[in-house]
Amino acid sequence: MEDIAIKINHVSKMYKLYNKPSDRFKEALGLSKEKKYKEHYALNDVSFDVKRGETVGIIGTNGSGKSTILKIITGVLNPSGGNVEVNGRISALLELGAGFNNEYTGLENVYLNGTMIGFSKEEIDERLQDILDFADIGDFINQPVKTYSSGMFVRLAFAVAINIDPEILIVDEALSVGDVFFQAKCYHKFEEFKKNGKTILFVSHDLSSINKYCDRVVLLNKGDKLAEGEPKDMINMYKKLLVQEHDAVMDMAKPTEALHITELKEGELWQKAFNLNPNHESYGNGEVNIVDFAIVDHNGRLSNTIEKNTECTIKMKVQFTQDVDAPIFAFTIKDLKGTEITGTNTQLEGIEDMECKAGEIKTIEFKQNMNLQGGDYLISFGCTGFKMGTFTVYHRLYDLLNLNVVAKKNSVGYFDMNSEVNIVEG
Ligand SMILES: Nc1ncnc2c1ncn2[C@@H]1O[C@H](COP(=O)(O)OP(=O)(O)OP(=O)(O)O)[C@@H](O)[C@H]1O
Repeated sequence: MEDIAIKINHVSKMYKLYNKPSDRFKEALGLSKEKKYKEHYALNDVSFDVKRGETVGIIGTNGSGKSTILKIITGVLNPSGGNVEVNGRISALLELGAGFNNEYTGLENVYLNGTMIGFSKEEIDERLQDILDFADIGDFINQPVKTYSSGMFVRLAFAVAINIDPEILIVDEALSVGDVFFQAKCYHKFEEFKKNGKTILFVSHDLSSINKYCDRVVLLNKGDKLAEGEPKDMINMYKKLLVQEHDAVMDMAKPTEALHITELKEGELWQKAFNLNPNHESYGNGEVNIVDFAIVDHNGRLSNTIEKNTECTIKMKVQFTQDVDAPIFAFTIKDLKGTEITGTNTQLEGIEDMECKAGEIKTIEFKQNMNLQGGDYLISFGCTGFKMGTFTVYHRLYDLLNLNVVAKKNSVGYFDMNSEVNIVEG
């Protein structure tokens, strides 16, 4: 247990759902013999460990049990079955304002919160300036928190949570309420925490942050732990869940099948010129198939090597097996860690209301200047749309092609703005 900060052992949480409030009442008074409720499992036999110094993310669709597990870990809720062992001082940011008294001023709440966690007044005094600096809400600190905007609330709550020097920080979505600069400041603090070997457990719908900060991710679905593993893999599974391809998610453990290719006409497919990622993901409902794809350099050659600052075309060929209204064609470029760097789709580019008939074949070309820094990237292709109002994935090929950008000069970060530098005297 020494290297484990949180151990979740077969935890279940069952809620009794009554048809009518009076049924609950009758049962409480022992007036009814038969069972008047349905059992609803918010969590169903969930187990996982969080090691000391790890940053672990929890993702899952709405209602999958993410908040419930955090509340059980922090002791806000009791599990119906199983148990949780925690090794270290926890600081948690759960629902907005949990642990705050609305009538008290911000400052009074700082002391109230600090005392609840077990600090003396002197210990809070020592940390007060850091808390105030981090929250940066000015004179509002002397106003009752009921006058705060949700952004101010989260600033103060986060400032308290991180400045009381916890060993384990638990954050539930709270950050999404703050403005981008405050979020950046919080993420910076996350990194500092990680460097100092602290443990972080956080729930977020922001998949880029999950990918960037987590060492490991737990994927929940309808109260079950579906999987845990590398952020990139869990995010891919989660994206499939979002399009309700539950069976496809369950199939993911199986090795990837070779891409199904329809030969269109005589002659070679473009893709023959490329090395394909054997671990790419392919899924969709089959109404459209991406049957070929390529990167074309500024000389018109098929090549995965593109010189920085030259024009290149990313293209895909699709075949419709059904009539499809308003399909959206897309490509995305990720770095090798799985962070989405850029990409676009036909809808964002203003091409809408295409009507495509079964049997038709179309080629979609995205032509652009290559402004990415030199290095290796992965290209994904997709064809999606809204079928009778429901978001539908017709075909996605994720992380399929390797794009190698060759640069004589690289600037900082992912993208080159091609600065023109002038130095003038005086
Ligand atoms: N007090 C309660 N009584 C009955 N059911 C509840 C109660 N609290 C939560 N639930 C149910 O438990 C399930 C899990 O809820 P939870 O809030 O943990 O999900 P979540 O993954 O955090 O969702 P979201 O992403 O929407 O915040 C849901 O089906 C929810 O309706």
